[in-house]
Amino acid sequence: MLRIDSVSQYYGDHHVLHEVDLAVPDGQLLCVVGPSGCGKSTLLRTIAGLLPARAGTVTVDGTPVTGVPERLAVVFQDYGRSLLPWLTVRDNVALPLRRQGLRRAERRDEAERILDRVGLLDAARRHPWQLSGGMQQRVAIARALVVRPALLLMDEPFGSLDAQAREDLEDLLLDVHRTDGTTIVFVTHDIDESVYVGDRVVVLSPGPGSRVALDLPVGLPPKRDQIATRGLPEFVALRAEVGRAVRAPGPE
Ligand SMILES: Nc1ncnc2c1ncn2[C@@H]1O[C@H](COP(=O)(O)OP(=O)(O)OP(=O)(O)O)[C@@H](O)[C@H]1O
Repeated sequence: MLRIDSVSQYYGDHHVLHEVDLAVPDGQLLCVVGPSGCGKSTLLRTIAGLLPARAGTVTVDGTPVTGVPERLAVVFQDYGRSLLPWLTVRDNVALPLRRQGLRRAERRDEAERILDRVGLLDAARRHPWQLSGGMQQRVAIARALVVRPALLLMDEPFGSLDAQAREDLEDLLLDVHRTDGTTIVFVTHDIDESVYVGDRVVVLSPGPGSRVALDLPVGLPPKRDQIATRGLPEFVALRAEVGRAVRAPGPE
């Protein structure tokens, strides 16, 4: 269980988050949306232990987060810069396993297993710059999954992809979530995407001093389909509710 208890966050005097409370049960896929600049990335950085909370606490399974938690993985939007161009795809994916003391052959086997999972085994010996944006982001996801994360944080991971690649990766993420039961906190600008992939959507109010403005369970059937799910009346109603909350003025 990830718990965010009364977390406030500032950059200098700039008040970004105000007493944010969230409890994320194991295995939940939580989407965080909100207007630009409201503090979504700041919240993720705080959960990742990269930014100490100015007030309040973040705990994972009851242990306060004071640095980067064990078995945490993060995927950012900027896949181009997160992969090392001089390493093959397989070696990029195997990289985080070095810290686990596995031998080179074991690291490569494990990387290939994950690459197969994300549909990129054929690209294992290529270099990231030889791949499309969508494939590069798949590599970044594979690299995050190779450590079998208990908690996966994703910051606008599909934001710069074309529509088809984006939908494919949304479905890959849902497959990983269903199969591995990974707890995922997923930040996105895209209201439709948040309802499509989320078990739950949290909307942050506009800053400064953003709070949780809406906390909405997504009761859609777990098996989602890009065409059928998005056409469901429940989907349309949820999307409208999230959209209204994102556009609502913040507290004065
Ligand atoms: N390192 C920093 N130093 C100072 N201010 C920052 C820093 N990072 C972010 N900010 C400011 O804090 C606020 C929240 O930023 P953050 O990136 O968390 O928002 P966001 O909701 O993720 O934005 P976006 O949707 O545009 O990506 C913004 O006003 C931003 O300008």
